[in-house]
Amino acid sequence: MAALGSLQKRKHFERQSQVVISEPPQKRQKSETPITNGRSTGQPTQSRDLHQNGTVLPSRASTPARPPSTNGQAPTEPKQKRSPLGKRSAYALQRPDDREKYQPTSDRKTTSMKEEESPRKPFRSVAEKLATIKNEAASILRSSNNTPLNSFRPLKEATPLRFKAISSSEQPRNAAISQSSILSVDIPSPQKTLETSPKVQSSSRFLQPKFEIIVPSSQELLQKWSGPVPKAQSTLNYERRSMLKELKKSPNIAQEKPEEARRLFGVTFSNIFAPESDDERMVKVASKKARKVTRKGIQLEGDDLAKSIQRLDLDKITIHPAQAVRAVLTNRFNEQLSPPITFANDVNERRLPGKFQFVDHYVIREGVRLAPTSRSGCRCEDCRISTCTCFSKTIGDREDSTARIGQNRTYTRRPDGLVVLSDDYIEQELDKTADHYEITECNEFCRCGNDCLNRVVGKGRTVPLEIFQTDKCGFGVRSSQDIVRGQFIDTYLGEILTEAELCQREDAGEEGEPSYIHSLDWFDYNSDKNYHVDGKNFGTPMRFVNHSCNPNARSFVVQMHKDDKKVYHLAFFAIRNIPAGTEIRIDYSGGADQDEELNAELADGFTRCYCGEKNCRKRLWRPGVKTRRRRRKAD
Ligand SMILES: C[S@@+](CC[C@H](N)C(=O)[O-])C[C@H]1O[C@@H](n2cnc3c(N)ncnc32)[C@H](O)[C@@H]1O
Repeated sequence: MAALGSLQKRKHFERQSQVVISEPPQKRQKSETPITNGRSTGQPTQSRDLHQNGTVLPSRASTPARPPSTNGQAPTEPKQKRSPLGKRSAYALQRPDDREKYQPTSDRKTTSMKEEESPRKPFRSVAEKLATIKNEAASILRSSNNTPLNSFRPLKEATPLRFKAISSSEQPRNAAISQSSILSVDIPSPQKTLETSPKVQSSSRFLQPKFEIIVPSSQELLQKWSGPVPKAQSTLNYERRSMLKELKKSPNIAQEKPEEARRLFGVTFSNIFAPESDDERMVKVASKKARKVTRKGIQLEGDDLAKSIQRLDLDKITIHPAQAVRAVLTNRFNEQLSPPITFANDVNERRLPGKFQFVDHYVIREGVRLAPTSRSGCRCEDCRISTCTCFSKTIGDREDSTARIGQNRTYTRRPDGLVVLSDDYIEQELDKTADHYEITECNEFCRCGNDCLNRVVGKGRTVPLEIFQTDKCGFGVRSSQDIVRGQFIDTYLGEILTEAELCQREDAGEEGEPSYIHSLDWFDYNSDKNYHVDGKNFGTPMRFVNHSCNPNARSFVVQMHKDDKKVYHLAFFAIRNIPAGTEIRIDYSGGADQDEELNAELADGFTRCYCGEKNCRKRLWRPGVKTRRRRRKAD
């Protein structure tokens, strides 16, 4: 049985040792030297001398490489003497001992040098070209005698050849390659493979790698394939998942493998992340000198990227997970530094919640539908309240719009050039008995320019903000600059949720825990189809704004387009001058129930207010009510 086994094995090796040269069909028709089964009928070739591991088996003694035919005819190959060993000889000659015997190193060098020195003449036929290619291949393989399989490199550009070690189990990769002339050399000996290629050794002992010498049909093809072989989508997905797993263990991977990250996710995380680890940053932030740090230096409490990714709840996100991860990574360290956001805690060791991400846009959650944006805008060169259609939209759908047009001016330009909310507009909005109006700003389809008076929120935040630890109310927000009455501070952003999702989250949350919900109920206060903004995990510095019964800021409803009555901006403006360093606070009730139960006894379940103002109502909201609702008109 053992003998039979070895015989079968040998036969198998003999079959494998055949040299296969294939060409595209059209080329083959033209070829004057059809090549079959590794044996050219009229063309001298050394291809049969190629060994799978990069060695060239010498034609008996040191036969020099035959120069290519110059007369356009394939020269006739002198009839080879059949080896006395028959078929077995092919295998026998491939044993290392034989190889050494038949091809001393010095011989190989000589042959190689001779080939290099011989001038190349233009090819006259495909056959001649193939012959030259094969000679070159033989030469290269010979010079790479001891090179492991997986260390072959593409030839220089001038040589229209490329070597690639592939597994014989690989399928032809694509049509482009199959149209090229391919010279394949099967590897007969798994043993040899194991010796020369650790990679192959580790994968499978039945793997039978072979060489393909690819003769590209054009330079373009050569260029296309000079890079790494494109990977299948499934492979990419697998690699992406692996990298995400690695990221879960350590976000530092993102910096350590920037190229890998770019290849898999299209982004180099090292551009986004500070190169130091969270731990290193924590040490820096903890040092006294670094008490006040820029956003880059803010240590995110306890959390790491892994948890951020887990929190993504990938099933519920409608975009591709890779995109979602990318968005989180980008937004987590979003450079909202201009004007800067800083963090300070001189009270205790509390740090920003690690789950929180700064964003500059709403995060739309499942079930939320955005109205399509119309492409309409005003036609003014210089927007004026009496003529601009955007301005008039602010009040245009009200019955008494004409009467109010004068007093309902929203923005005004101060002598110093700063555009602020007009006193009239602020007073009107603070008046509980008056009608309240949203602001409609000019948008990207308006003809007016960036200097337009009616563009404030659309231009973004202009004041620096600092998140800091208050004495009694957790973190709060302040600015290092004076803020004047009517000045825009920032918007409130976060995840937009449906009512159902909000209920789920509130049920899952614990009674008494901080609330970060802002309802978008401006246009229909009583509807149960309104959306809500949850700023808990995603948001702006306004997420940290505390309540005061005597507020110095307030949120106003701002739209850039009139189309969406369910999703709009919640923009915070100063309603009083706020000196630098003073905490910015709003009234969570929107002023609707300011007079209710003033100084009332703190009932069970009421969330206690610690604003410390003289007129403090002693409570933030009723039991079970966590949502800050902003009524259009006081009921
Ligand atoms: C939108 S958050 C404000 C940021 C919060 N201080 C923090 O550290 O994340 C709202 C929560 O802050 C707290 N808070 C805000 N204003 C308060 C006040 N005047 N008195 C007591 N707690 C207040 C309450 O826990 C409330 O649920």
